[in-house]
Amino acid sequence: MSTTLRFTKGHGTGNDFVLFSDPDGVINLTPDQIAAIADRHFGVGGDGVIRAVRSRHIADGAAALAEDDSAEWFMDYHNADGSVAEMCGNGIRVFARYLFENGLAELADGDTMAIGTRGGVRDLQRNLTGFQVDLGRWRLAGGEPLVRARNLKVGRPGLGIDVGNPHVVVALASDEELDTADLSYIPHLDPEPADGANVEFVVPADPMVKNGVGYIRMRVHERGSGETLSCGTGAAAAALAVRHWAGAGAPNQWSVQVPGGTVGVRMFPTEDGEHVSLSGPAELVFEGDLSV
Ligand SMILES: N[C@@H](CCC[C@H](N)C(=O)O)C(=O)O
Repeated sequence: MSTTLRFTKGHGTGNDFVLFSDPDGVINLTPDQIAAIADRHFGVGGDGVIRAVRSRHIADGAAALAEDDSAEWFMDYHNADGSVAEMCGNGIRVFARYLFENGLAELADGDTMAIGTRGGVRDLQRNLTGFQVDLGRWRLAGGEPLVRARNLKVGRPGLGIDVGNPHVVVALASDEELDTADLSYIPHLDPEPADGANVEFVVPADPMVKNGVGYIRMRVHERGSGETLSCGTGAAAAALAVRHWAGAGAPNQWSVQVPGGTVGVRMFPTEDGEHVSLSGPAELVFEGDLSV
């Protein structure tokens, strides 16, 4: 028997999502159903599908509530192929706007909202461009795999970075190389990380640093979704990698230009080590009903 699902389509710099709410955790879609919703020809279409569920009604929410008992809502994130992901930096801003616009949560200017994810609890605030999310403590992880994309003539060394989900960042030599890279195939990583990775290709602007802010361009091939117009956690990983390569004196504030727009990344010290935050727009574009 099919049921009707009310959904909202949203995006953050063109990274687009199908969102629906299931406060009591009673709608358990299969990976095939999620992939069908995300299908751009036969479904609504999106880079990911996001279920808004109360943390106390989803198994993974227990860890979120143990970390922060104010994390009432959990972002149950799935990639377009139906696979589960730990975190989504653009998705969580759109998720916050969705909760807010639908009266499911309140967020006054200056307030912080805690949201549960499989990558840990994330704190969000509203700002002038949309929302800012503290992605938490980042770490180098996954080593330096050799990355081969379809039309790059030689493999390039990547840098593994974990910001709640796994990334490998690769520097390309020029804007032309970035613009012409064929990301329609999954980049080959050697060694291949056990859980796969999102792969970011970056080029610094010339000059890279202006008025204490670093500027880079990025394209991404997302695990489970293919090439997307933006990836928030990927932008954070890309800025962290470029700062790492640039060495001492590199800025802690970055502007990352992606095919779908621009997001901001900031690194800042906290009591439990350095955190990285992401800011950018979060738009809701239409609603509809679909049968699942
Ligand atoms: N687009 C997201 C990341 C979504 C999850 C990713 N594909 C993964 O599998 O880790 C973002 O904005 O961060």
